[in-house]
Amino acid sequence: MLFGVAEPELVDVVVVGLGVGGEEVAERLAEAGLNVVGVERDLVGGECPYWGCIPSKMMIRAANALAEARRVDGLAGTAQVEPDWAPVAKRIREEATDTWDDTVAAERFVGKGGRLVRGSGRLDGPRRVRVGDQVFEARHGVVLGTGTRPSVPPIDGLADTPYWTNHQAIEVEELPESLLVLGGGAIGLELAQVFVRFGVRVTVVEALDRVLAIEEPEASEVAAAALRADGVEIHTGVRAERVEHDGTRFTLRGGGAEFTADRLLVVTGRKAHLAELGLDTIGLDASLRYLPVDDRLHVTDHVWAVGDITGEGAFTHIAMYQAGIVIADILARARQAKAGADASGTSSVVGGAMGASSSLAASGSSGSAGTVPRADYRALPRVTFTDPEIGAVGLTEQQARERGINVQVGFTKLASSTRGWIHRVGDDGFIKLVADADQGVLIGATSAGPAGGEVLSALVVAVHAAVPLSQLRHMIYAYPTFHRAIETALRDLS
Ligand SMILES: Cc1cc2nc3c(=O)[nH]c(=O)nc-3n(C[C@H](O)[C@H](O)[C@H](O)COP(=O)(O)OP(=O)(O)OC[C@H]3O[C@@H](n4cnc5c(N)ncnc54)[C@H](O)[C@@H]3O)c2cc1C
Ligand SMILES: NC(=O)c1ccc[n+]([C@@H]2O[C@H](COP(=O)([O-])OP(=O)(O)OC[C@H]3O[C@@H](n4cnc5c(N)ncnc54)[C@H](O)[C@@H]3O)[C@@H](O)[C@H]2O)c1
Repeated sequence: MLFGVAEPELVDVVVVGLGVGGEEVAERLAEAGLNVVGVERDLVGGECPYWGCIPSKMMIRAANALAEARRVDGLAGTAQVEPDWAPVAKRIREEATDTWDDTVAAERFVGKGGRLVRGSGRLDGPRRVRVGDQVFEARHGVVLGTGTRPSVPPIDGLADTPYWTNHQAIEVEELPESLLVLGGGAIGLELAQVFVRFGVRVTVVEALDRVLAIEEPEASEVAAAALRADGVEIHTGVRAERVEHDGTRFTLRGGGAEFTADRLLVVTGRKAHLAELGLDTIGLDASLRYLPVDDRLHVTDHVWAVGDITGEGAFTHIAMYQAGIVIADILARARQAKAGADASGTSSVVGGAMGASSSLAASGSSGSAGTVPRADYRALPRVTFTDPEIGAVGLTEQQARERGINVQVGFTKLASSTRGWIHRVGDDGFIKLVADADQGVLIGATSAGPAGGEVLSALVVAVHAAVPLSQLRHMIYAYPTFHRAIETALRDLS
């Protein structure tokens, strides 16, 4: 300590935010022998395991089991279904989240050699991070993975009400009788369908003229029809103007209509909070919506970003994909630094990380900048886990046309395929293909259906590897699968 100012502690890497992306980077670099400080102010693991992907998919698994049981009638006899939320809440509490306790994840990181610092981290100049009174100087650099929080619209009255975000919806132990869902995107639709299948009266209010508006219009139609068939009321094109809570019930007004329910779930998108990261100390504009990164995830020379804050798609698989690139980049730099220090004979004075760097060099540790390609989002897959699932990859038809591409489109309904016909009840869905006619390859596709997310994998490979249409048309599709509909859609391309 010099005149009350903390001396920075020298480490190899500081990772701020241990969500999906940050945790992966921090764990793998620590495992490789680097001296890594991971800073987390809430739960190690972030949104996905505690309030996102995993518990929501447990809910969906349960809700789909109910829906399948209700389909027994007419197919296989009769079935009576008595929904009960208790086992779902118990599974989320005990299996998914350890009652929102991250001890296991924290110990795993520390067990791999990482150092966990609890608190809010912010940049304090190039390569420096401050957490309360502690300051760390990162020899190789800083990785930011601070994710997003719910974006709550400035609707008159809303802030004063006890509305839910995804956190309360995931933690719920007793279901309400009725639920208003503001926002008909991925979270809104997935949770609306879960709750309606457990007997909650659900109303979705969406500002745009269709739900799931970032996907193909046909996907919006299939998803809306499926939710309506389950009993969800959907109102599109409604801008919420005012929200009130009278101590018991919510009232939402907008577009000349009024909606009431016991609970209000606000799922109108997510927002990165860059202002709190000290970006000004490295000469960056903190008023940006997302952190701009290059294809190695560099924000500046010694600062990387991963996950939702990069604005490249708010998905766990994007955060993990980006983490792989950052890990390779940092390990390559660490090896270079080690080689430079060895050559100049200074390795003995570089500090505590040298032992680690030595083991890096000796083990030829996993990943190097030379072997991991740069980030490429052309074949970005996403799946909305409604029933039917809406899987999509690459560009939609409209996005492709807006880019001036010579577009061909192929479409087929699953119900008209052999497997769809066999499946009967619950066979809603389709395959839609978007091709670049000049290049003769697929550049986008949607696979909606009972296994839409799984069928998608073939289409992701086709887009990612730019497999020529002539090859896709002349390969063998197993009979009678859902994915065989891809062959039919290929024949429809025009
Ligand atoms: C309900 C729901 C369902 C979802 N379902 C899916 C799905 O099925 N599939 C899918 O791919 N994606 C899904 N997602 C999205 C997925 O959860 C996110 O894309 C993913 O969690 C992003 O990871 P991340 O590492 O960027 O950030 P996060 O997971 O948001 O983690 C960021 C971490 O940083 C910490 N932090 C923030 N600021 C600081 C600071 N200054 N100092 C220290 N720590 C800080 C936070 O506490 C948090 O732990 C879902 C999201 C939600 C909300
Ligand atoms: N299965 C998955 O992979 C999955 C599941 C859930 C969430 N996620 C990720 O989480 C992110 C956030 O999900 P989300 O559903 O909150 O966001 P979203 O952006 O997907 O949808 C938000 C919806 O709210 C609407 N909206 C915005 N303001 C409104 C207003 N004032 N009134 C009415 N409607 C309004 C938007 O038009 C949009 O349709 C998604 O982008 C997605 O990447 C992924």
